[in-house]
Amino acid sequence: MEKENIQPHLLLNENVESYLRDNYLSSNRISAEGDDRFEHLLLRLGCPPLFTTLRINTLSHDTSTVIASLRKEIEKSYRLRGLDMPDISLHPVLHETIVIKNHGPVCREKVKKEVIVDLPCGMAVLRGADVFVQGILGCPSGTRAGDKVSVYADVDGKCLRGLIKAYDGQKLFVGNGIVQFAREEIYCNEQPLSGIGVLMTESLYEAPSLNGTCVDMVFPQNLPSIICSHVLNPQAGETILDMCAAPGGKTTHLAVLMKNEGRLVAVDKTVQKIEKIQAHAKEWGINMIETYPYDSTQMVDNKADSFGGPPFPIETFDRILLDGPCSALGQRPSKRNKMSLNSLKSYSAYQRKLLKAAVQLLKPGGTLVYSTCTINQEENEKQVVWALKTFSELSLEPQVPHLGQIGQVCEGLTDDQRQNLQFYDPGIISLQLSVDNDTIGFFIAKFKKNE
Ligand SMILES: C[S@@+](CC[C@H](N)C(=O)[O-])C[C@H]1O[C@@H](n2cnc3c(N)ncnc32)[C@H](O)[C@@H]1O
Repeated sequence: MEKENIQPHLLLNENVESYLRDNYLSSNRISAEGDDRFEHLLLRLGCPPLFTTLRINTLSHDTSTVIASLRKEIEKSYRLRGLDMPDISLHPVLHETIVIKNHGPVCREKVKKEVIVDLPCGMAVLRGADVFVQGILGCPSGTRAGDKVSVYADVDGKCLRGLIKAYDGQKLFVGNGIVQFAREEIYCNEQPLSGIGVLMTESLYEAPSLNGTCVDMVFPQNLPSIICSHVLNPQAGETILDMCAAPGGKTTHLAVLMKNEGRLVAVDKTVQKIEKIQAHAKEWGINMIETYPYDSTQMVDNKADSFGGPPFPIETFDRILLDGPCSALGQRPSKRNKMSLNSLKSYSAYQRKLLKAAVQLLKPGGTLVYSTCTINQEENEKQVVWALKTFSELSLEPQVPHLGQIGQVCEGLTDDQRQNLQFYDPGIISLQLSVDNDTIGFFIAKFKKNE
């Protein structure tokens, strides 16, 4: 039986879905009966945003040169796929941000030969990527380089690598492409291949794939993440802490905003991820970032030297970014999330430990930005209510730029306080989807520590 999913909405565990639905509807002041706003949200989460945003390295490149180089690269790749050039423009407010308008879903005729890829790979394809060899799970026998195939994402994660026959689990069609290697080469254990395994010529969504080009010039970053670093507003010469920094997308942006001058401390618990921050900084010619593998919940020690690595004494930093671990339920596209309700509920306590350390490490008069990429109110507005109640020295600050919606309705938050919060809600019903509202789900709060 064909189990391909036609509706590309996000699938969640039943109790997680009903928990999130209740919260989402009550925070939007919607009665649960007969309302399909939450279903709309799940549908939007299952699809990619229709805009690709790329942040320019304005530290070492001139914007017009970058746009010209990018156009050339995209033209090359689009011509190879027989596509018309997309609209490429600068964001009207964020002048270091290139916006590319994508298309989709495009109606594609499926072919008989099927390649099954893992779910993360399938989701990347929906945002414009090609299929890398490591993502290939199933590929029919006799497949040769140059064969046209239909590519499907393995929704349940049950397809074994090397599968030769047709996959009978749930799968999602993500487009057609041309295989770059013979089957035997793809699964050869002696000399594992790397690079593109299927060049996507007819993706379900037409979006640019840079495949390692222009990496010193642009960084693909979701719009709310770009906004987040602007909201912190770091200044050259200041002492800034990025508490949960890897892979470093926001860290490098903070460095650019600081003009590579001052002290920027980037901490992450995972050693391997720290290397990613360093590699990205090197590519961009940034040398001001100090990176440390460390548990940021344990980062306060009054006997420590504020000029060394972590831990740090209280009141060391002018500004702190806490873009910490979260349930990531705002990520798009996302087809299946197997998170349990207990696991979903565990984030809040952990984030509070990080928030506590952040408040202690901030100088009086300093700024703290707290952000998540989730639509779960427990990790967003409710954390703000908790922080304001627990730390009397904190107050909410207006955010610039403010291109998202205001904070959702939440017990303990006044309407004025909600105005100071920024929530990117993929479930928004809008007459016109734009780069500012067709985004991943994201939440930003900006606090000041009063003197
Ligand atoms: C949402 S990601 C951060 C993304 C990053 N800010 C960026 O823009 O590229 C959250 C990060 O928090 C890190 N993390 C989780 N617990 C941590 C802790 N106790 N201390 C430091 N980092 C932690 C994870 O390793 C992960 O890299």
